[in-house]
Amino acid sequence: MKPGLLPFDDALAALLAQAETISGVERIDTLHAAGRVLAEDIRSALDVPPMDNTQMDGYALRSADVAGAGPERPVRLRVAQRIPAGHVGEPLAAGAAARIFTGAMIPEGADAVVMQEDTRAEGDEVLVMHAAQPGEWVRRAGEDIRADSVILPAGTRLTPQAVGLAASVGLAQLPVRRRIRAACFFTGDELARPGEPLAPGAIYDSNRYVLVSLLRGLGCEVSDLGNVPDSLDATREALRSAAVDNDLIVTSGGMSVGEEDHVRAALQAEGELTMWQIAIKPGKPLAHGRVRRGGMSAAALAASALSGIPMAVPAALPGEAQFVGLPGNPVSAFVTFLLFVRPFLLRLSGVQDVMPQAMPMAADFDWPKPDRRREFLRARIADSGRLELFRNQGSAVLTSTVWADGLVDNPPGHAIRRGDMVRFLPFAALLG
Ligand SMILES: Nc1nc2c(c(=O)[nH]1)N[C@H]1C(S)=C(S)[C@@H](COP(=O)(O)OP(=O)(O)OC[C@H]3O[C@@H](n4cnc5c(N)ncnc54)[C@H](O)[C@@H]3O)O[C@H]1N2
Ligand code: MOO
Repeated sequence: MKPGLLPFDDALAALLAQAETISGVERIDTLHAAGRVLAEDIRSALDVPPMDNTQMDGYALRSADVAGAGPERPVRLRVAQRIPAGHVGEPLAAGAAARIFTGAMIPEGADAVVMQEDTRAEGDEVLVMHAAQPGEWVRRAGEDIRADSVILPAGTRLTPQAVGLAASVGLAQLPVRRRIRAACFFTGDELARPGEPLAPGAIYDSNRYVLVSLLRGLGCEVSDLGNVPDSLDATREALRSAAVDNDLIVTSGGMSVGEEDHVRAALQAEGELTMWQIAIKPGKPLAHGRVRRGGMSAAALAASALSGIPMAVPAALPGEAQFVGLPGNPVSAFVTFLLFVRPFLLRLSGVQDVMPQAMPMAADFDWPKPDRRREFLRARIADSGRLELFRNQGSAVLTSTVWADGLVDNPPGHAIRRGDMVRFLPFAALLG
C-alpha cells in the first residue's frame, strides 16, 4: 500500500474526534420529532400504566373467593358492577365480581381477573370455572415505566416508537437539537443537469441527487449550491460563501491529484486540510478539513446579485465550518458518505452510538484478488440466504448501489472463498 494512506478505523476516529456537538436546542411538537435528536434526558412524570388494569375482558374478583374453582366445581359470584375502560369502579365486596373490559381499572378490593372464556354468565350472577391466582391478568401500575425514571436519554435519535413512548407519558413537546445546516456543491466541468441536453464529453450529475437526498434523509437543512466550475477561484468562492451560515460543507469531485482537482488547494487557502487519502476502496481521496468563516453567505450573494445593490456582509458565525470532501466517482461518493459523513453528522447532533450494526453472513462468491486497501463491496442477500456480489465493482457503476442490499466490509488483502463468513453492512443500517 502507498505510504501515507490512513487506515479506515484511524480516519473515522480522527474524524469523529473533530465533531463537537452543535449548540442550539429547540422545543418542538412531539408529533414532529421523529428523526430529531434529544438534547436532554426525558423522564416520565408518571407510572405507566398509571393504574392497575385488566389485560382481558372478564371479571375482576378476589382470588380467595374462587380458590379451588374448576370446570367441574364452578363458584357462583354476584356481579355487583360493570367497569368499561376509562371508568372508575366501586370498591368490591367479598363474594362479588365486577364485569370488566380490557384496559379498565381494577376496582379496590379485587386482586385478579378471570377471562370471560372461563366463566358463564347467569342473569346477575357469574359461574367462575377457574381458580385465579393473585395478580392473574392484572397489569400493574408502573410495570412498564416508573415515575421519575429516564425513558429516553439525551442523544437519542427519535424513532417513531420513541416518539410514541414520549407521548405515552403525556409529553406534548420535546427538547431537540436544531437541525444541522449543511451546504453542498459539486465540481466538474463535465457535469450537465438532468433535463438539459448532453453535450459531447459531458455526463449527467448524479452525485448532487444522491448527496442532497442523503443529507435531507439525515434531517439536515440543505443549501444546495449546485455545480461549481473546475477552477481554484470558483472553488474558493464556493467554500467561503458556504462557510458563513453552515455547520458542514460536503463536496464531491476534485479531490484527486489531477491539475483540474482544485478542492484541496481551495480548502488550504480558505482554512485547513486535516485529513486526506484513506486506505479504502472505493473512496481513497476522501478529505476532512475546516473553512474559516467571515465571507458573505451564499443567500446574501444571490440576493445582492439579483438586486444589483451591494449588501452589507452579514455577521458571520464565529469560528470555522466543517468540511468533508468526497471523491467524484459516484459509488465512492455514496459509500464514503455512508461510512464517514453519516456518523460525523450524527455526532454533530450529539448522538453517541453512530456506528452501523454489521451482520456476519456467509459469502456465496469467491473474491480471490483482494485489494491492499479495505474494500466495501456491493452485495445483496440471495435467495440462498448468502451474499452475492454485483458483477462490476467499479467506482463509477452506480447501478451496483441500487442492486445491492449493502456492503461487504473486507479487511485489507483478505481473500474470500465461497462459504466464508464476512462482515455485512446492510444499507438499512447505513441509510436514514
Ligand atoms: N492519477 C491518479 N488518478 C486518480 C487517483 C489517483 O490516486 N491517482 N484516484 C482515483 C480515485 S480512487 C478516484 S475515486 C477518483 C476521484 O477523483 P476526484 O475526487 O478528483 O473526482 P473527479 O476527478 O472530479 O471525478 C471522478 C469521476 O467521477 C465523475 N463525477 C464527478 N462528479 C460527478 C457527479 N456530480 N455526478 C456524476 N459523476 C461525477 C467524473 O466525471 C469522473 O469520472 O480519481 C481517480 N483518479
Ligand atoms: O478508490 Mo476510488 O475511490 O473509487 O476509485
